[in-house]
Amino acid sequence: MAGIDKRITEEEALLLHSSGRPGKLEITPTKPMATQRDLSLAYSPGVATPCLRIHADPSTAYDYTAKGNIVAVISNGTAVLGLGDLGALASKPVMEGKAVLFKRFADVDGIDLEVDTRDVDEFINSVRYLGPSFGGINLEDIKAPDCFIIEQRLRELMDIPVFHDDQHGTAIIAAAGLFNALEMTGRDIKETRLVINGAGAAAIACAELFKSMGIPHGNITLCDTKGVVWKGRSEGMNQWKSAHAVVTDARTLADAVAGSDVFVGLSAKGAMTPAMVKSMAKNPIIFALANPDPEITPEEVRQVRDDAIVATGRSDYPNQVNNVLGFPYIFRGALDVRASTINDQMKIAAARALAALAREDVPDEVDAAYSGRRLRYGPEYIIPVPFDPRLISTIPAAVAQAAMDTGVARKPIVDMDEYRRSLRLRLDPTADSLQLIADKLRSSPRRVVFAEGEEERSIRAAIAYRSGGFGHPVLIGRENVVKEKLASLGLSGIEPLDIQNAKFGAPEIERYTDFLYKRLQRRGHLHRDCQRWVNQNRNVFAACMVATGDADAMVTGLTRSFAVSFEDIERVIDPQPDHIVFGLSVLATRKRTVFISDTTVHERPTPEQLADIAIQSARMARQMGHEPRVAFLSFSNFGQPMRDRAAHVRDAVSLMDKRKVDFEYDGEMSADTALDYDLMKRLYPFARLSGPANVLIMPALHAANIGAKLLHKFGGGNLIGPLLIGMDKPVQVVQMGATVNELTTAAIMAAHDSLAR
Ligand SMILES: NC(=O)C1=CN([C@@H]2O[C@H](COP(=O)(O)OP(=O)(O)OC[C@H]3O[C@@H](n4cnc5c(N)ncnc54)[C@H](OP(=O)(O)O)[C@@H]3O)[C@@H](O)[C@H]2O)C=CC1
Ligand SMILES: CC(=O)C(=O)O
Ligand SMILES: [Mg+2]
Repeated sequence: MAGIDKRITEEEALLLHSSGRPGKLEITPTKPMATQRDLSLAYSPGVATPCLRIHADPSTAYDYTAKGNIVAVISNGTAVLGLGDLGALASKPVMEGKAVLFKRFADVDGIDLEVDTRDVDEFINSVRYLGPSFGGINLEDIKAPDCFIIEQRLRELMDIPVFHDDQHGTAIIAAAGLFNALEMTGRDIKETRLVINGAGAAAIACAELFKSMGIPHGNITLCDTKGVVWKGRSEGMNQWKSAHAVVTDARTLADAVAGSDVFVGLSAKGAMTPAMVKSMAKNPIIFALANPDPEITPEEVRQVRDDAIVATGRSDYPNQVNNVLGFPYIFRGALDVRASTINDQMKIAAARALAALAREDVPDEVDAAYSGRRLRYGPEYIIPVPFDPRLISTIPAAVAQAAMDTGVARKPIVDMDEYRRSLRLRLDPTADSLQLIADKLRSSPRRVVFAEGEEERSIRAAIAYRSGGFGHPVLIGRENVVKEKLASLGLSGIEPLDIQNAKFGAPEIERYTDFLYKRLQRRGHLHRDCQRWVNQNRNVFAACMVATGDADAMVTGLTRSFAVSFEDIERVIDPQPDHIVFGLSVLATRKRTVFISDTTVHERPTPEQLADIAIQSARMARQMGHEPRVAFLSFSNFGQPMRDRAAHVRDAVSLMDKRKVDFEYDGEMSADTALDYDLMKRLYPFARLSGPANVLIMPALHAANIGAKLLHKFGGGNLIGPLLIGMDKPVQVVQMGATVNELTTAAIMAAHDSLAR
């Protein structure tokens, strides 16, 4: 089976849990707690005011406390994964894990609570009085049938969403995977025969959701430790099993599975045998979801059949059907509309949104998180993977919308597009910077040439560009090669532009050659040199398209170094008159965005060049929605210590004084002064910036390059660029290792540049 990761060892797992601060979780404050004043505001006496406000109006607890973003993960440890009743304490690693997943995937603050009782009433009473503390309750790993009673009673008693993850989280993800697997194998949901092994929390909830999706009651057979749950059976039954009992002669799992289309395991390790797999219908669908070890491994299935679609609950096999894809996002959506409950419509909306997302092209950042395995809708990719960054904007929005449609949202969302943007921003700090640009571009789409059109990354970026509504992408490359790649990627709808193809033709080549010859004839180049470049060099061809107005912008750089690509482009396009060409890196973190230049071109810019770079960087910052505050950086602050190289930067600031610009700038100053506004005001009260600098003009290329990379590596966040600034036509050159996402961003930036001219 493709792409299976190296298995982890028990030692590795123990080391992870014990290393550093033991466990996986810590709590950090969100407000400054550095001075006496901070303490007065956040604690006594300041804290009294919000207390009194909440007393007067309980709904303001969502405004003055963290309640609205905290979900308690609560268990008594009676069904820890598929390991059975390990008790409350031993369930803590799983509950801490769920809390971490809440934070990592949906920016929900999860807190684990292990309740040491097996008594249903005691458990309910322990939880019901905790309601004021949390925005929601995620019940976890509580055995059936207790979990049904507990969830039902708590839902009645509490005014916040109560959701048993093993039931509904699992059912939602299994339903999403099942939608797609049925579609892939051409099955009609009404005709599908399905066996669920297990008749506990997860199994009963799956049976219920599958039936509400359209699988007839009689087509689902449940099995448990006593065999088939048949109508009339009395041993080991309860009311929840009885509701799903069917009339059948089958008595064992083997009987039930023979000839069936789908097996869903929510029971225990090894419950399914290869012989049973053999007995299933053609193209069987096998979800072996017991954790940590499935009912049957994908390898065991492969040994007896090669036509099966197999999923497990584990991260180290393809098709991970696991509730991690659900609970973080479902609660995110529910919390954001202050839903009073999580109802069936919200669950079905989540399942449908997940299924639909799996059918879309996968960004290659996601592939990279999975050892470079190429994830593409098909038998080994029926459901999105947990590290897909699109989940955060897709699933909560679908859940929130369903909550609003069904009247359980106490704080409906007014602007859904804005909500999606805010969701993206929770995990991707660049979303904000790019949103403004993306919106402008969508209302005025542009034609962008991807010079390296035969590259898979270019093809996928072109598709992403088009489907983002940014305009028409042009892929330069041999027609048959591009078409074959499009087909192998399961994509279509873009006609490649084949330079050599007679259909495309002589007139353009002639026109571009004439254009280039006019430019270069007095720079020592012959007509035939120009013809060869246009015919054979895709960067030159693409640049000619842009230069002559046949396209609005171009991107390149995947296959050649910056210097080589840039040399090609310079043959065709000059710097903008009175402009300097340089590289601008944009680093966006959750707290701030900074623009750093020049990160690519000038090794030691002169004071004049530094001033030019500052002016153009500030303009770019403004275009991206940031009011520029420019700092000219050095190792010294306003003349101390005074050395030659610092004087060089001071000269740039003096030049700026003469240029009468319409933005704030100052310097020379050190990086800490520039970024720490309190420090700047305390030590240099005369400094002219009205806040921390957000445009950093570096004294030299090595400082710029090193600084940008250090900030990125230590500070986290996302790096856009370096963007090529100052060419007479919109061009972007990405770095050779650029991802599809980076190339798409470069295309968007280039296209936006053409709007701004
Ligand atoms: N992939 C995922 O996202 C998830 C996977 N799971 C997995 O599903 C399994 C069940 O969890 P959960 O529903 O919470 O637990 P429960 O304790 O509520 O239910 C367990 C059920 O499995 C049945 N069972 C146990 N062993 C066997 C066996 N050998 N053959 C047939 N039936 C068996 C039990 O039968 P009986 O009623 O006779 O005791 C019971 O009905 C676990 O392995 C868990 O890891 C759960 C949630 C999410
Ligand atoms: C994934 C999960 O919640 C379980 O196996 O119990
Ligand atoms: Mg669980």
